[in-house]
Amino acid sequence: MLKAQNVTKTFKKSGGNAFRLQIDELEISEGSFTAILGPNGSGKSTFLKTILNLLFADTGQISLLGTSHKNKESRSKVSYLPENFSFPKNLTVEQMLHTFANLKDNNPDDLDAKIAELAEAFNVDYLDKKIKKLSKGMTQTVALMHTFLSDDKFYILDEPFNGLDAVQKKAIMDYIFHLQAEHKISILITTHILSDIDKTCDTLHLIKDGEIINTASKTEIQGEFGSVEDYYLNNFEHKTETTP
Ligand SMILES: Nc1ncnc2c1ncn2[C@@H]1O[C@H](COP(=O)(O)OP(=O)(O)OP(=O)(O)O)[C@@H](O)[C@H]1O
Repeated sequence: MLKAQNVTKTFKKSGGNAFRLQIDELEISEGSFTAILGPNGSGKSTFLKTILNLLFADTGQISLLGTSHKNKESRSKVSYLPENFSFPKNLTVEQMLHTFANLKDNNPDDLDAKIAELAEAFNVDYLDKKIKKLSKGMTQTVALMHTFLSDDKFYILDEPFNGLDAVQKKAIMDYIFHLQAEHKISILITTHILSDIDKTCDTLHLIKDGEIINTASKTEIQGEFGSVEDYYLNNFEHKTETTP
């Protein structure tokens, strides 16, 4: 589904490098649920944007669905939820979904039926509300509707649970499980809400200062640390040296 090798991306500032992403090797197989976890500013969004060629890598190879990520065809089969997005404020939710769906090549045959299916799955009873009148969680839910509108094989979700309450988070997770079971989709996610992925992720990568510092399977984490949160804290918590 995804293979990244020797990928680097450097942001420069006057007098030196501000930030350098360096992913030596990362692979995601079909049907898997993978998370990239790390502190603020560690490079998660930068890596996701580089995968999608929204940011150009300085070096390295990225293959998406078997071909280079520079190939528009391979990117067109990937749905991406960015961390920050904005939709036209004066459109209703339904108008926005129609407008944006029409921009994508692999539109479902029956868009209205797909919108109705997602609205039911995501508890959305405000299709006729204008975007500008939505709360934060409602806006995030609508962005997720937009992401899942197209029938893709690979979904890249940057902080999908931002602002969602527990019921909404479960609704989204349940929908993802349904897609995985029925269509063998793959998911790559970043999140700071570790409890949400405790039971769901197959593989977790920890990123720090632009580099993957640890990779583990859910089974390994459960066996060694008990929970994703403990695994995360074990790798990132500042440990103070105590002198005897
Ligand atoms: N377009 C840009 N130009 C210059 N520096 C950037 C740019 N985008 C991101 N950075 C810097 O790259 C680093 C990594 O940012 P990135 O957004 O990838 O982090 P993140 O892990 O997604 O963080 P968060 O968890 O806060 O969303 C940060 O130091 C950030 O300031």
